[in-house]
Amino acid sequence: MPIARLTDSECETALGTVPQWSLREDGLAIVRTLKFADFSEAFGFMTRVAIEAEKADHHPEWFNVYNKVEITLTTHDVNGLSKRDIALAQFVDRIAP
Ligand SMILES: C[C@H](O)[C@H](O)[C@H]1CNC2=NC(N)=NC(=O)C2=N1
Repeated sequence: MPIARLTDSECETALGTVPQWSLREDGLAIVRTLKFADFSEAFGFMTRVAIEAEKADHHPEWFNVYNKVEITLTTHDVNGLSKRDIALAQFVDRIAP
């Protein structure tokens, strides 16, 4: 079964499980910014997320400067949000500082 885009109501429910993420203005992605003690901590975190992303074949869009990591999650295949974004967001939240 191909991955499905979340309906508005599924989105609302799913977003309730990841309160630290905000919906991007266009409604097609969720975003969260994290701060770490230093670059080493930030990059270590990114490595853990990268391994999980590769396992799930679902990859983040992100931007890192020193100890800051901005993450955007969206599903390119459906041009919007899917349960894969929520699953990856929940993983990020579990390992976030
Ligand atoms: C071919 C490959 O499975 C796809 O391109 C996967 C890879 N990683 C992906 N990551 C994200 N964020 N969205 C996708 O639709 C997606 N698709």
